[in-house]
Amino acid sequence: MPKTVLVTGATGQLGRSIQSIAQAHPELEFTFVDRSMMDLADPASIAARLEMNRYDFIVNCAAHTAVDKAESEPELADRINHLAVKQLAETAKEQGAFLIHVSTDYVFDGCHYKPYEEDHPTDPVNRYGATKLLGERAMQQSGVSGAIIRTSWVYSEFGSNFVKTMLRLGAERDLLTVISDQVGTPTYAADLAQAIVTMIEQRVASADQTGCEVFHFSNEGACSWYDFAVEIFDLMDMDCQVKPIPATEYPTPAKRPHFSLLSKQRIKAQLGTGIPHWKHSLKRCLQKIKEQNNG
Ligand SMILES: NC(=O)C1=CN([C@@H]2O[C@H](COP(=O)(O)OP(=O)(O)OC[C@H]3O[C@@H](n4cnc5c(N)ncnc54)[C@H](OP(=O)(O)O)[C@@H]3O)[C@@H](O)[C@H]2O)C=CC1
Ligand SMILES: Cc1cn([C@H]2C[C@H](O)[C@@H](COP(=O)(O)OP(=O)(O)O[C@H]3O[C@@H](C)C(=O)[C@@H](O)[C@H]3O)O2)c(=O)[nH]c1=O
Repeated sequence: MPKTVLVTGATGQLGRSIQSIAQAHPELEFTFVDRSMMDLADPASIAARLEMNRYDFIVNCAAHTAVDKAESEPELADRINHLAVKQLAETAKEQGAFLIHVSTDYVFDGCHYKPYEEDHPTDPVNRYGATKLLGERAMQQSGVSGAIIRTSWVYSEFGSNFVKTMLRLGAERDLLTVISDQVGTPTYAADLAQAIVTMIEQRVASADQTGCEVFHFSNEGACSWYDFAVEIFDLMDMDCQVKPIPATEYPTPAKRPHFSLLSKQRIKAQLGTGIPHWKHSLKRCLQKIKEQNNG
């Protein structure tokens, strides 16, 4: 019997990246749900979906990810990023499902100077990060078996993200100003999707682990948003100029951490694999975007 896997956030970057590799895993029976099938802002909708079917695994890729908007709609962000995770975790615990929940580097304040370990104290600087942290805590308190995977700066050929924004703006303008004093690591959603599916397969092979462990996953390496933009234009042979600026010159409703490198030792040991460097994965993603544009 194949193991059943419910994936939320079917229309998002990570949900779509998992869908892209799902057919290569016939031993897993995936169900992808979008907002119309399970609205995380509505407890009745979550309950109805989980009563209809029971799953061996739930992968929660859905979230309120609009970082600036979360400042002006904190209640909605809380419902989706916190209360829905609590409900998913409590129901998964009752039903014996293993819950993989995706969280963010924005749970940290960004005042550290070396890659954040999983147990480093959290202290979010914006509402999005605060609601995501509450979601993590609710999951840990529920007693569900599962994993929280914190990631950072996710991009892909799907949906909207920094890479696509740069490509759009770079085609329209000769000069862009991009923040150079926020440092982190981009994450290609396809690489994270693969890590999640590998984690599920490992769990299918050996269901020993109980409790809820936190992992960090991003690509390897480090850069600022400015470095990221420069690399995008280099790889795409675009001659848009990029000027580095401090965050103080790019005011936004939400503050962002200045430093959010994540230590990935734990997940690499767990998966038994390496992780590609961000520049390598960026090249793969840009190739996909070019193919989409030509097709
Ligand atoms: N994007 C990033 O840079 C980062 C993301 N993360 C985390 O990774 C995970 C995946 O992110 P990513 O794929 O990039 O996010 P996206 O913004 O691409 O997708 C978010 C998904 O959540 C869905 N969603 C939003 N509100 C609801 C709701 N009320 N009910 C049901 N679904 C809803 C969206 O649906 P719809 O299309 O209908 O809006 C969409 O499918 C999230 O947990 C996020 O917090 C962590 C670090 C960085
Ligand atoms: C468009 C643009 C952005 N920026 C800056 C603003 C910001 O600090 C940074 C990235 O902008 P974005 O709005 O794409 O990024 P942001 O929404 O902050 O991205 C975050 O999303 C959430 C969901 C996460 O969990 C984080 O890991 C992170 O990926 O680049 C510029 O400096 N110049 C520009 O022209």
